[in-house]
Amino acid sequence: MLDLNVFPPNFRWGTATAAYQIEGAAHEDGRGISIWDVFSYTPGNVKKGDSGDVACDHYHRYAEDFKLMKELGMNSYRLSISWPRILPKGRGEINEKGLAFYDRLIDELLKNGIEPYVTLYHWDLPQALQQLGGWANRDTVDAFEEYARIVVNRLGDRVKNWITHNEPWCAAFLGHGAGVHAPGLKDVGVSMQVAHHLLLSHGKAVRVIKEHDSSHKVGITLILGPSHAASDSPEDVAAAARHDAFLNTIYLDPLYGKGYPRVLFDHIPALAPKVQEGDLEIIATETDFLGVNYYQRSIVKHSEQLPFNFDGVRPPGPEFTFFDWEVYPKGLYEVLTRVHQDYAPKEIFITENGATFEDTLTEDGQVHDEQRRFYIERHLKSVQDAISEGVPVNGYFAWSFLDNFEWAEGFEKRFGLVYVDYATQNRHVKDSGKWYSKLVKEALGAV
Ligand SMILES: OC[C@H]1NNC[C@@H](O)[C@@H]1O
Repeated sequence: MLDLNVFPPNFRWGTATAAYQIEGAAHEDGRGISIWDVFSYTPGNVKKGDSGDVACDHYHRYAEDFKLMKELGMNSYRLSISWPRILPKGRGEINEKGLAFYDRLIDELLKNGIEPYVTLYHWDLPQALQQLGGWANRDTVDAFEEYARIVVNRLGDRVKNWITHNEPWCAAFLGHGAGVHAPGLKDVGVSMQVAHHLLLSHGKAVRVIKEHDSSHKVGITLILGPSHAASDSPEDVAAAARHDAFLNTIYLDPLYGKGYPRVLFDHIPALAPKVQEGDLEIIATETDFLGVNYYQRSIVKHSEQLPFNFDGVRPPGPEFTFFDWEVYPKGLYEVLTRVHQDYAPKEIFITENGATFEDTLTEDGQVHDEQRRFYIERHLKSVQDAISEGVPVNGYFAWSFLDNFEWAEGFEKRFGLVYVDYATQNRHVKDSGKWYSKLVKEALGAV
């Protein structure tokens, strides 16, 4: 199935995580409160009332985690910085203990020969900024720029690869339109303005990073997926085009200098974001790579449902993950070839790809997760096929290194290559992790 010779010799093989999902120590060493702490503490928002208070206790266990990561042979690791650890109030007073933690974390990674890819924002906005309107308030763009400058100035001598935002679609729509993520708002118009402010803050952060050191690589991570029409009827085809704009091109187009997609905002003109003079130029500031997170495709039909007049149709499967997401590896190939053709990023990294299945820890500490292994193998084959056609994919970060806090699903949904027994915090490498380790070592010529 896989031909590792197709992957470039300097290909980055790793895993990805995010601060709120693994660190724990939510009230330690001066960390401020984030919108996800508030959202998790609000009854009904997160399954079983779970929160990131302890999570994988990575804040205290990072050295053992990175030792394991090294043993598994990975050469890269994508992590995120907790903004409220650095600036407990979002702006102003800096928490030195927060910066010192990330000093230790990065130093430990480098000691293990693992290249850090750092995400500046993975959804954990300081609550103090939310109280001033959060991402719906354009001032938060400036706050993010200040935060980015502090982090890059402190870690920029050791971190050379930066991701400004993780999945702005989730932060904007799930958090402000659907209300199922923090801060739990349900206003589509606000979610569109939030999307704009997230993109604007991305552009500002790119410039901060490049001013610090123009040799650093910077990009943004988007969650992307094909929008397939449920039928070839003009109504369904038009609905799928609007959905593609809603999920994909609302971000891709402005990032690559094309402005916002009219196919969407001609349909919902009243919900279009307020854009100031110069904003689109800042958003389109040149980047070095695009981070692609891929999980599934969408099948879309016309609907009377406002404001978008589209609705999802259950995909045919036949395979579905524990999240009830269809297993559709071809969709990653479709995304990669489309992005390459329509936007031509200099480089692409798969910054997340993975699946949940109902993992069981055996008496002897094993997790036989063949479904996850097979999922990853087929998606890597899609990456291989895209590379064979000239798409410049230079890295794959499996989601995730560890089982972790899966947002509104809490700890029930496990994505890790490594199983976390939360009662003991013991780590157990799953069969998928052992397979991935062997593959990575072979790819890197380490076997
Ligand atoms: O749902 C799985 C992952 N998707 N992308 C963002 C991550 O934070 C999620 O855990």
